[in-house]
Amino acid sequence: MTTPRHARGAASRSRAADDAPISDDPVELAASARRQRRSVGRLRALFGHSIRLTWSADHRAFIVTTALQLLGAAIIAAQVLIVKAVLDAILVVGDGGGVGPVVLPVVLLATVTALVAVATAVQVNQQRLLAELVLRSTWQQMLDVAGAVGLRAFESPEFYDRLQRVQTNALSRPYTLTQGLIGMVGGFAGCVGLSVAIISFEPALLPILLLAGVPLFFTSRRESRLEFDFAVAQTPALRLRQYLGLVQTGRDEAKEVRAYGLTGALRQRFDAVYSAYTTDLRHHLRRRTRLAVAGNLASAAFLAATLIALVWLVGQGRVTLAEAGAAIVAIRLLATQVTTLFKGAQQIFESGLFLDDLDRFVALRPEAETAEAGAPAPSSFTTLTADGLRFSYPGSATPALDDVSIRLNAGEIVALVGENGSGKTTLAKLLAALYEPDRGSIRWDGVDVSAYSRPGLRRSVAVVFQDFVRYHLSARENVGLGDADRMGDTEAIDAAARRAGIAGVIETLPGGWDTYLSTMFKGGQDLSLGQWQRIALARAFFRDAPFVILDEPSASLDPRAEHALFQSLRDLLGGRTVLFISHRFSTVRTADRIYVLDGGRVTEHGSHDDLMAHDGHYAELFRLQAAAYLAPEASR
Ligand SMILES: Nc1ncnc2c1ncn2[C@@H]1O[C@H](COP(=O)(O)OP(=O)(O)OP(=O)(O)O)[C@@H](O)[C@H]1O
Repeated sequence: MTTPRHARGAASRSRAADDAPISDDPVELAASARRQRRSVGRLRALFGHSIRLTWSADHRAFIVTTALQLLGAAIIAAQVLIVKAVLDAILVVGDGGGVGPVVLPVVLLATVTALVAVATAVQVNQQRLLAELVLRSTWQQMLDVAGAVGLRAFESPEFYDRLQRVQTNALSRPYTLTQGLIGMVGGFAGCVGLSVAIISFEPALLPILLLAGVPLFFTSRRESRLEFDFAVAQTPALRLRQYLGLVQTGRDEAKEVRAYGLTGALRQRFDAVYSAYTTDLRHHLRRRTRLAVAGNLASAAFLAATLIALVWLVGQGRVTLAEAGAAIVAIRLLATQVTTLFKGAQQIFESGLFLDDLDRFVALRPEAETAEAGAPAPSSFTTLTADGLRFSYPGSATPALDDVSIRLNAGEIVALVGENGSGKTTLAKLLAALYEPDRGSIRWDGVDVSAYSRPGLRRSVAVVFQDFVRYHLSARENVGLGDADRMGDTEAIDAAARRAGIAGVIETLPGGWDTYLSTMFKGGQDLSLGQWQRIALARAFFRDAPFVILDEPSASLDPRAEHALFQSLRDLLGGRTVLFISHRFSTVRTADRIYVLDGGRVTEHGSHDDLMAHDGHYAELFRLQAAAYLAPEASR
């Protein structure tokens, strides 16, 4: 799914800096960002990008906010002209004229001042709403991708780093971005309006005034680059810190953390990682402060020069006193507008990483969907075969599966056995269409499943994983999620729960089927591990799939429940094909056929009797376990 490194290198040399290729590597990412940062084109691209993102979040809110911003800018410019009119009138009064001419400009000034206050109040709330809508749209896009990418992406640290950055930034960046965008629009419009007002007094004032923005432009650009590099460099440490925080506050971890007395050790680790971060942050903020101070001082110096020039122009008689007074107001307002404009640009620059990350992340969706596309998958099969499967996890030198071939006939119960790490779960994941093999093929009735849509194929498989999910949702949802489209079929949900032997427990819960299976929620109740396992089985039973994979389905069941499950597996699953993984040979022997995996390869297969007669690895493991159940004298 990611571009090979050599291809990325070649592409980067052939493209302009602004459309440099996508990299997953934080160091490359920082370097390419540095290249991109230097161009004004980058700001233009980011500005366009921000508008698209905000526009797509909500057209109406975007239009209203922008219109309010433009209106605010027009009012500010009008304010300056009215101030001049007021001053002109006051000077007339000073010269002995009546107060009559002052009334209208003063009323106008009071009106526009009130309008500014009203527009600001409406705009603050509107901006907050817009930011929230951008935030929501960002989360929707992010969740769309996280749900669409294949399982392999979750094995990749690069994917995780990016997901983490998008997720972390998604909490704050939409606000910064919206503020930046609106700030830029308002700041720019304000600058234009005030410039027109200033030019109407004396055109020579404008260039000097605009020079005041130059230092701010350079320092804010440098500041945003520093911010970006800092964010990229801190991502891995941030992930570790968040993880360490979660381990210390997680409900699942709480018992082991206490039993092993890990609070101190984990806390120390957390503090060390946090201290390193705060040290880096202090250093980073010192650099930013130095830059900001330098930029503002230089800008203040230019402003002072403008005021001196104004005094000189009054002395020369080129500017009247009223114009000078209004120009001072305009200069003060313009300084604010320039700062808003540059602050907005800086906020957009700082959101550049987030926009880039979001873009690349969202771009994974069509790729993921193309990868998952294909012909409609069949809803059943007569034979399922795997031939010469080879599979390696990303970053792993040794394959988890190598040249694995198995066969399942419809209605059969087939067992996979083997020592820890021999590849059983990996094979199950390949058969469940969660991974694609690096080599070899999986065929349903002779047709390679790579031709089928993978989500479609997954709909024909029901899996109970070894580490199944305990959803902190209602009992009904916990079972119903086995086939979310049929969540309303309460009868079928109840029947699945009965088959898994958990319906009785659910009926005794305080809220019955509506009880949350979690103490995180009011009235919720947790279950025992074995009861949870039955819930996971019920979920698989509820899914109307012809192929069922059970990875250690009875690991937490009591002996009676385990016995009952395997004795009645054929009835429970009504002729569906079952592949189950188990370390308990008492259950394995009930299977029609057994495959033995060792070091990622199938070393033996056949029925229990065949394998015992063969007297190989299976027979050795079987006898080892059986001996543990026999009295010492009997096993002697
Ligand atoms: N997500 C992963 N990333 C990298 N390597 C993995 C991953 N999952 C499993 N492996 C490796 O692949 C090999 C096969 O693992 P697998 O989980 O398939 O074994 P298993 O037979 O199911 O083991 P167990 O009986 O302990 O459940 C092991 O060497 C394991 O370390």
